[in-house]
Formats: sequence, structure tokens, C-alpha cells
Amino acid sequence: MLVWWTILIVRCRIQGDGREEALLKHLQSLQSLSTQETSNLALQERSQRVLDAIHEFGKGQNRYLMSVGDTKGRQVEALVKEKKPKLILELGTYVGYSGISFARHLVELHPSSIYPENWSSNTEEDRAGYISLEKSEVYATTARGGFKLAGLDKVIKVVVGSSTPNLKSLRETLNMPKPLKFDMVFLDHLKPLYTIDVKVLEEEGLVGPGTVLVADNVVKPGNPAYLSWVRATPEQKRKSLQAPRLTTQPPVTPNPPTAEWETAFHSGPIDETRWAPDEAEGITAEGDPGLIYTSEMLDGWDPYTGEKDACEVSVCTGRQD
Ligand SMILES: C[S@@+](CC[C@H](N)C(=O)[O-])C[C@H]1O[C@@H](n2cnc3c(N)ncnc32)[C@H](O)[C@@H]1O
Repeated sequence: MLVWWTILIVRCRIQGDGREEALLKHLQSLQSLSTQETSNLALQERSQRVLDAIHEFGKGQNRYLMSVGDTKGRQVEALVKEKKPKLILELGTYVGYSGISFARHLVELHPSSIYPENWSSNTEEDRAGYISLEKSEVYATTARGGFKLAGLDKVIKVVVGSSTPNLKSLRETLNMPKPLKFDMVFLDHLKPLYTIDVKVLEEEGLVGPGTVLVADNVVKPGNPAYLSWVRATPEQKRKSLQAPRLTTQPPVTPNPPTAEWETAFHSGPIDETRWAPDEAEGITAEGDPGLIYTSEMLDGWDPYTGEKDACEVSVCTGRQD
């Protein structure tokens, strides 16, 4: 488990070894993705061609791409169609696979909404759109290229920078007046940042009753700190916040077996929810412990290795004062 954490952390920190730039060149060279070939296609078919081409590229030697993949991706797509979110936030764009998979449904679901190119425009308008945060400029460039080929460059806005400080200022960046919030958030960036970043979103009112949180990789490598936060009751969360914040990282623990979740929660969310990693850049947050989520795992598997993995889907159903 520790090995997986380490691999994922290292993977997520690096700017790539050139495979992501190579992917963009490859996509742009494919005749099947040229404007000539795709301009008459429906959005679903056009975007699917790009997804298939990304997936095929990732099968090559030393070309593993850390995308959500087909099985988990389709489950989240079904959720998008069911919940009909207007505003979706993604943490961790990478080369854009998940962005293409999920954002392509927005246009069909909300054909008469405005997809602002410039988010500083009129805040009264009925906005829909997909905002994706990515730390690496290199990955963001590849993703933007893919979004254009898929016909989604007007629907998806990529914000480049580190998640935690950018989430703090996101309401301002997007000129989103209160109480406007995200209807869906897909967390797929640095795993130890999930908990602190959700707490920042809760504090900023960018998630709240009605929001659906979807967190990838909660089995491989596992994320007990995050699961503790979204599965705890308001009482448990309030109690845990009375304990002092941790200044050093507690030992990384695997997900407890299902039968032991209750015990793990017995005295509030486990220790890691009170610790923020260095990558949070000094930002701390207590979240909004009054928010109530119903939370469960959607089982799936890794697109290339076939290992079991899952997304945690947490629907915020209300607030207890
Ligand atoms: C697993 S990949 C995302 C895969 C993508 N969602 C998909 O399914 O196609 C994780 C991404 O998170 C980015 N990342 C890591 N730490 C980040 C941070 N603090 N803020 C924003 N992005 C970060 C990495 O650069 C990487 O592109």
C-alpha cells in the first residue's frame, strides 16, 4: 500500500518524461481526428475518437497514462447523466481523458446554458461549464490540445496551478457570486490533498447541499483520511476538530476493512484528517463539519493493469447546524 502511495505521489509530482507531449503530437497527426474528418460528426462520436486514441497510445511500452480509464469513467459518465450537473470542477486534468469523458455530456444536458469563455463576464447568466485544475503546464497543454480535437475547448476551462491555493481564490477567479457552487467535483489529483481540498471547498461554499463529490483511487492506493471525512457524521467531524491539528504526518494507514469502519470512526475521523501535507502550501482548513454526505464506493478497475480500484461517490444531502 505504502509503495502505491509513493508511486502515485512521485507520478503526480513530476512534469512527465515526454510521453504527454508525444501524445499531443500523435493525436494531432491522426487523420481520423482531423477537422476534415470530424467536423460533421456528432459530439459524442468525435470525442469518443479522441478518448480511444488516448487509450490506444497509453498501451504502448512505457506509455502508461494515469487516466481514470474506461470502466470507472463510464460509471462517472452515467452519474453525470443521472445528476445533470451544470457546473463541474475537476482536480487533476492530466492529459484530459476524464475531462473529455464527462464534459461532453454537459452540452446535451444543458443546451441553452451559457458556456462562458471569459468567466469574468455577466454573472447573472445561466452558466454551465467544466473547470479543470492542473498543476503542470506541460500536461495542461496536452489536455487543451485534446479538448480542441474533441470539440470541447469552449466547454472546458483549464486553470493551471496548485490546487489548494487556487481553490481558495477560485470563486474570485471564476467570478462566481455566492451562493453559486459546483454541482459535481471530480477529485483525481495528489491523493493526500483530497481531504484538505474538500475542506477548502466546503469553507468557501463551493460545495454544499446538492453537490456530488466523486473521488478516484480510493482503493488503489486507498485514501482512509478522505473516506473518513466524507463518511463521518457531523458530530464525529466536530469532535475531531476539537483535537489539535497535527503538525507532522501520521503513519499512512490502509483503508480499514469494511467491518471496521465503525470502529475507525468511533472517536471521530481518523488522525490523517487533521493533517495537511506540504503540498497544501501552508493552507489549513476546518471544512464545514455540518455537511451531511451519503457516501459509497463504485467498484471498477485500472484501465491498463486491471487491478481493482474504485471511486467514492458522496452526495451532500444537507446541513446540520
Ligand atoms: C491521476 S492524474 C489525473 C487523471 C485525469 N483526471 C484523467 O482521468 O484523465 C493526476 C493529475 O493531478 C495533477 N496534480 C498533482 N498535484 C496537483 C495539485 N496539487 N494541484 C493540481 N493538480 C495536481 C498531476 O499533475 C496529474 O496531472
